[in-house]
Amino acid sequence: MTVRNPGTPVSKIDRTPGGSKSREEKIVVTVRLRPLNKREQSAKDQVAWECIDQHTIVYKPSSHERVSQPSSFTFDKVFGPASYTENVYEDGVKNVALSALMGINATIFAYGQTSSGKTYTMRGITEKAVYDIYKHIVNTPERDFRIKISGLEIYNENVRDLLNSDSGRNLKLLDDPEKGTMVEKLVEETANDDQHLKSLISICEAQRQVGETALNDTSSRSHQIIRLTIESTLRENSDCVRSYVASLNFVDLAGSERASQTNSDGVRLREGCHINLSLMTLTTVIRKLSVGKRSGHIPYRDSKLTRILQHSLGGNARTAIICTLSPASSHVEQSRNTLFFATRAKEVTNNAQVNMVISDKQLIKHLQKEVARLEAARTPDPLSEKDYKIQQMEKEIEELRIQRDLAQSQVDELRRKLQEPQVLQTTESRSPIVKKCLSFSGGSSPNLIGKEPGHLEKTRNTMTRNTMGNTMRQSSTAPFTLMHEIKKLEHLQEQLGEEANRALEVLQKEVACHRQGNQDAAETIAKLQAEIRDMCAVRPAPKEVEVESGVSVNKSISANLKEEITRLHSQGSNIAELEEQLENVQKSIDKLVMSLPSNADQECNAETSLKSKNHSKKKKLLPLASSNTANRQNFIKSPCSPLSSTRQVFDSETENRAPECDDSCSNETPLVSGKDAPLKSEDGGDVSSKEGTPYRRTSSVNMKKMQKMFQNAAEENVRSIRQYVTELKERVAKLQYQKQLLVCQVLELEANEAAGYDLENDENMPEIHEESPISWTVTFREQRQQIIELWDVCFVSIIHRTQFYLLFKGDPSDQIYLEVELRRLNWLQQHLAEIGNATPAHTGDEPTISISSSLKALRREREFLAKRLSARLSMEEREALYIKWEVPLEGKQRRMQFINKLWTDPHDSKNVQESADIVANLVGLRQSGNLSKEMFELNFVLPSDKRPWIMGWSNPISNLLHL
Ligand SMILES: Nc1ncnc2c1ncn2[C@@H]1O[C@H](COP(=O)(O)OP(=O)(O)OP(=O)(O)O)[C@@H](O)[C@H]1O
Repeated sequence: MTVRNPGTPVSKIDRTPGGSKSREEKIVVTVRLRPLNKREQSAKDQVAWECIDQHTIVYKPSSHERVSQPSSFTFDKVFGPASYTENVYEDGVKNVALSALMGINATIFAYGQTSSGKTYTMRGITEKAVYDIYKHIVNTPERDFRIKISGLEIYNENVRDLLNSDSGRNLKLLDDPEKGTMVEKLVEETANDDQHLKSLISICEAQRQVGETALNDTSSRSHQIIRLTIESTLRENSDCVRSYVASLNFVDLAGSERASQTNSDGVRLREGCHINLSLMTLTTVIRKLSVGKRSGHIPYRDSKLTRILQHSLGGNARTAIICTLSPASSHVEQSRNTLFFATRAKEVTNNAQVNMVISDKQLIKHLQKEVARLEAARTPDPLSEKDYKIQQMEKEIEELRIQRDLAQSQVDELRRKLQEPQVLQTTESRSPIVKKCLSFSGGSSPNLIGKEPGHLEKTRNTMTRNTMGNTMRQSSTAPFTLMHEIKKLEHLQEQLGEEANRALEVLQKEVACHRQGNQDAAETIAKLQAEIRDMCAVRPAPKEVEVESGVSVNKSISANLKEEITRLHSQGSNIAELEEQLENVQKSIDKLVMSLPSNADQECNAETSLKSKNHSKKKKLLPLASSNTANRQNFIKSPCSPLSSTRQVFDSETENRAPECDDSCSNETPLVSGKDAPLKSEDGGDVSSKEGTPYRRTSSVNMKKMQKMFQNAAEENVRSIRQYVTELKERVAKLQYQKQLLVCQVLELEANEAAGYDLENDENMPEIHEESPISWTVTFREQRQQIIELWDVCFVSIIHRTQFYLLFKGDPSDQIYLEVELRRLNWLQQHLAEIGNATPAHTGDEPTISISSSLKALRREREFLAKRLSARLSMEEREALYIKWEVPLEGKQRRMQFINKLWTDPHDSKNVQESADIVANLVGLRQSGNLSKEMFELNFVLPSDKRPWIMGWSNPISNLLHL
């Protein structure tokens, strides 16, 4: 039995109408506000949030506070501090969870800051869902249910099996083209009943990584996913081969946390870094999905969490998210971020469908029945007709053999009698025996006389009739003539036997050939061609980048800038689409390769033989030079392809055409050259070219050659497509590079602007800014916030953060800088997630980057700033800062303590602003000349280079500080 999510092979999914209707549905988002906990109460924390009705939660500012941020949020349901988990389950997630009983995948998430109540809520929800599942099973006796469970946690970006924790293994994620992301070797147990299931769930919970932090004594340090796979089949209806199968995921995420609040260091700090990194990816995925799935690349692959949950985020599942909040005013920023996340999540649309699979066991049963039924009602098909004819012929041969033996015995008898001439004379005049025996007219072999159609039969009948006629006429003549006739008869019989055997052989080969059919390959090729055609449509016409000499003309600067920015946007999505298409083609090719008969060894042989072929031959067979788009229509022609328009490739016109020069051949010559095509058989057999079929008439076709030719053609196709895809991939890479060049051009234009041109007053300002200044302001805020959060999770230099933060304050011309910074940080985040704690190998002089190296660099920078503190500020100024930033005046290492508080909370705008001011002051950024946009020259590094990011921008400030 196979489960669709993740992973039912498409071939097993029921596609019958009504079998798997998909429905679009938004993620169900609920919010749960817990009561103040003891810690918060003893710290005299205030309640900052209130649920004013069943759908709305509002911020309650203190009397002197001025609120600039949104303060009211609406969701599918909100639950106040007095609510029970049962309410959250019944009104918030029950419907989603129980869909799994009907074959719809479902996922329930808990998301929120550390200690906000995720685990508390998820435990209750899981318990209640299990109770309801078994209640449903009891109430549905007509169905047979099977429940399996697996549990995993993602700890420090490693996947661990919670039902097999002894192994201590980090499980690998595998990408299956059909099944999606799979967790390798994850143990799956079958639950015998509800008690057994509950005990397995508690095993998972007990194995999960938990640690103490300043905010939670039992803080979950990993993301936990418990997956139930529920399968059900109708018991009685023996004709029903389909079952419902769905997975139900209970996901208890680790909580986002600020190091400053959890006071974490060492192991906890590292855990926190990983938690924040993966939650950041989850946020990005949700943000991108919330603006529509067509919003370009969704970075599922940037974290293991989003990879594993890909289906639940915008895919084939119903999803409910419970966002948990602390009501305390000390956590207002974190709570607000959770609510922003929840608001985004509300906009994400999933596409759930009923997963019906066909169980192998039931399918076999069903097929056996079908076979029996067909046997009973046996209708003759072409194959059995041939078998029947062969049997008939065999019978006839047998009859002939008997007659021959009879004739032989009579000849012997005659011979014997010839030795007694007198006896013979008497016998001949009296006995009609010989005459009778040799006169086997139609009566003894009715089938032989003209009853069967076809060449073989006709020939044989003619021969038989002649023979019989002669025999009858001469039966009473001299013994010598009789002997001669018998010999002739024997010879003809032999011939007949041989011909029958040959016919049998041909028929068998033909049947084998039909069975082999190569239909899969033909279908795949058809699909490929369609995909490649799509790709051609998607591929943007690359535009040459020319930095005109007339850039100095102010008008053209703006027009150029506008055009290039628009183009950058359009190219971004085109490239993503193209990349996606290429992936599809690559998959199809792999599938096609797999479908080729005895693929591995044949391909190897074909490769070797291809290498040995000369250059011009290669050109002829692979006519896919990147410039040659016209030829793309031809390259899939093969005898197995339905696209070869009833195999025109073999028509007489083509078969007789001599290869022309290389160039023209590359345009005109079909993939299978005249030499390879089976135009003339070696034994000179005729080829039926009238209907354009490559098959010779049955009796003379060279089947072996045909099969070989099929394989060769299919292999050539695959090679051609591969080459073509490789070329397209190269082009995508070039396009990326070109895009980066364009960014350079835009910057150059901006530099010109800085040199005196007033873009803001120009009428030709890019439309996006001019038309919607408000939307740019919103985008700017969002992007900057995202950048600030990414700086934090990627441990970016705080001097860099300061520079960037102070320089780019929302001017429309900042857009490109923000976009580039975001791109870099996203790459860096992905890189850190991939590399984890591993220390990458040094390559030449290049510095390497990992979480630990970044943390080290950040520490050095803070030490440097701590030293600058005494140099730049007086004692009084320093002490004022210590008081404001709550650094004990008597404590040791006050400077370091103070510096360690800077840039520590990306969600606290005050912390960010003040940190930037202080760092700018310490390193003298505000002094004239030290802070200008021109210092942010873009230094493009392709992500594929996997070079360390370090600054990303070529940054003169690092020179300034001699860092
Ligand atoms: N709704 C609630 N009512 C009463 N107590 C609650 C509620 N929610 C949480 N708590 C209590 O708050 C504490 C923290 O809860 P919990 O461990 O579930 O938080 P968490 O979000 O899972 O934290 P972390 O991310 O650190 O694992 C626990 O002691 C729990 O019992």
